[in-house]
Amino acid sequence: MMASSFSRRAVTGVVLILYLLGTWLAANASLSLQSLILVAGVFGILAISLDLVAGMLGLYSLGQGGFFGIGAYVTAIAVADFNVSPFLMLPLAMLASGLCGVIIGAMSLRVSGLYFAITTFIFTLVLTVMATDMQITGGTQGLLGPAFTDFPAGLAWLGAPVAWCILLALLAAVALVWNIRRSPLYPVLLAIRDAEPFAEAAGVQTSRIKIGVFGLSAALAGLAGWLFCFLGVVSPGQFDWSVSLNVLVMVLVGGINTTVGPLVGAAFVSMFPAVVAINPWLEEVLYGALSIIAITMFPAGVVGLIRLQFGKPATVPESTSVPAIAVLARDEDEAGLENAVECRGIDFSYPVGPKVLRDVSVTVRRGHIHGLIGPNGSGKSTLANVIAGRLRPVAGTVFVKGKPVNGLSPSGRARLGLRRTFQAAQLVRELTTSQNVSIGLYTTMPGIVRRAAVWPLLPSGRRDLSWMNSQAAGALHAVGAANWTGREVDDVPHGVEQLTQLASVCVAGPDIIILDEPATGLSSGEVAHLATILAGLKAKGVTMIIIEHQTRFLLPLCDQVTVLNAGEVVLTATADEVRANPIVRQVYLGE
Ligand SMILES: Nc1ncnc2c1ncn2[C@@H]1O[C@H](COP(=O)(O)OP(=O)(O)OP(=O)(O)O)[C@@H](O)[C@H]1O
Repeated sequence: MMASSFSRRAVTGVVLILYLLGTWLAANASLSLQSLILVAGVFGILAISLDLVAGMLGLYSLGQGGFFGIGAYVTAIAVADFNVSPFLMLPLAMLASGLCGVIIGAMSLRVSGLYFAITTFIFTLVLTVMATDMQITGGTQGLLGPAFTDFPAGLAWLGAPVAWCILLALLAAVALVWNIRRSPLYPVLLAIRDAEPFAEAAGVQTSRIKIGVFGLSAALAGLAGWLFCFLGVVSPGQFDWSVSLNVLVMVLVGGINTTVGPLVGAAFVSMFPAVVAINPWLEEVLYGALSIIAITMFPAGVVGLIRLQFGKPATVPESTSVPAIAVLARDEDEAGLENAVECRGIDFSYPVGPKVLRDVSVTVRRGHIHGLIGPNGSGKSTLANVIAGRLRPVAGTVFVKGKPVNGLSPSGRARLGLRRTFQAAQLVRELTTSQNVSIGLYTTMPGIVRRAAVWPLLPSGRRDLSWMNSQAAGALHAVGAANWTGREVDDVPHGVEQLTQLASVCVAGPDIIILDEPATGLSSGEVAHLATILAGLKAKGVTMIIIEHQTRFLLPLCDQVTVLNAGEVVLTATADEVRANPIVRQVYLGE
């Protein structure tokens, strides 16, 4: 372990030395070669800024050209018209772009996919029109960017200072995303991208994180703009919508959601015309054809292709110690609390269709296992979603631990100690089972977002990550999925997905768990093991609401059972009373 960490540090050291040597060579290269490298470096930062949101959050922003332009114009105008120091403009340019990112993000993140792309595209379009028409921006002619300060005479051997500035900024941007990828925030971001309900149910405030990361991405684009203005003229054509599209091509060609991919893509796109050096029309055709071939034939990009050749990426190191699953200590003022969850007079209907829940009242006693059964379509999952906060009732109130929670989001309810699993497992398929389970620890680990940018550099970060890995391994062990700890979810059977969901819930030590059809896809042996796990959780005082069609598995576990039919409560009683009830036998058991 120590040897491997030493060799990792040695490799990082060698790479850093080679990078600095490369920077020195670039800073002393001929002007034409240097400008080629520096433009590629600036676009590398821009591509990284896009990959941060597109790769990790699935938000395909076409606003990067606009944020890039804001960084460049703000700097060029402040230096030329107001005589501000260009270096003071570095944080200001990043702040200006970042703030615009936060505003655009807060406005447009309500929509996703195509609508998000179009909104950010329009933002870039409007900025380009403004830059073209306004006097202060120099119209179509643009503005001459400021000159970069020279090194003192004694340091002249270092070469062009602007080259050092751009290439060190690129290194910092790479380090930022590298660190984020090695922090516990990374699985959380992928969960927001691929399984948002899962992330919310783990207590993640997904909208805030999306807006924050989008703001960071915009600030990075602003940094690229600040650097770009030292390379010559700042004019509207350099920041228009085609720039945003080209940056997307860079990310896709190089490899989306990879650290090095955006750099490879940026080098390819920005150096292509100079390297090919043919008639411009042919060059455009060739560039377009190559890009289309690369994106369609190798959707994972150049880096993805290399990974395929040389094996899968490294998975999270497994822990050798297997701790028991923690259960949250109960608050003293909860000691007298009788009911864990209470639904009073809940009505619910989806935007289209009739009422799905009608005047549903259910009380779940603290420490009980409460079964929820009923025929298909009777409203069980809908009720689970209402309790967990994914759906808002049109009438009635939900209480969790005695508190009315109608206004509380799923993540807010998770923070109250209410966790849940989903009927169709919500997991990040490209991550390992243990990485998925560690997402469940989000609320128990302080500062995941704040520390992410420097996580691997912090001794506390390394310690916390190893603790999280060992907790995740322990939870997988406890649910009987220890053999699948390091496997990607894509490679595990459906039953193990169910167990992974359960582990991600248990790992947080919840007070209340809602399980939506947890036995689906499990073998009979696994179902028996599941019953033991649930009985064990109950013995620790955890309250559970279990939706399940396999009554032979469910009823022996339950203290109380509620039977739903066509959105109405038929009966709430003990398992024996439910079994004996003639109406239940008729509506549910079909007798
Ligand atoms: N997103 C939706 N939009 C519109 N109607 C929906 C939606 N989800 C569920 N329904 C409808 O609401 C009703 C209750 O569905 P729900 O999934 O809650 O039932 P269920 O008891 O959990 O069923 P099952 O046991 O099959 O999972 C059904 O008629 C279903 O078609």
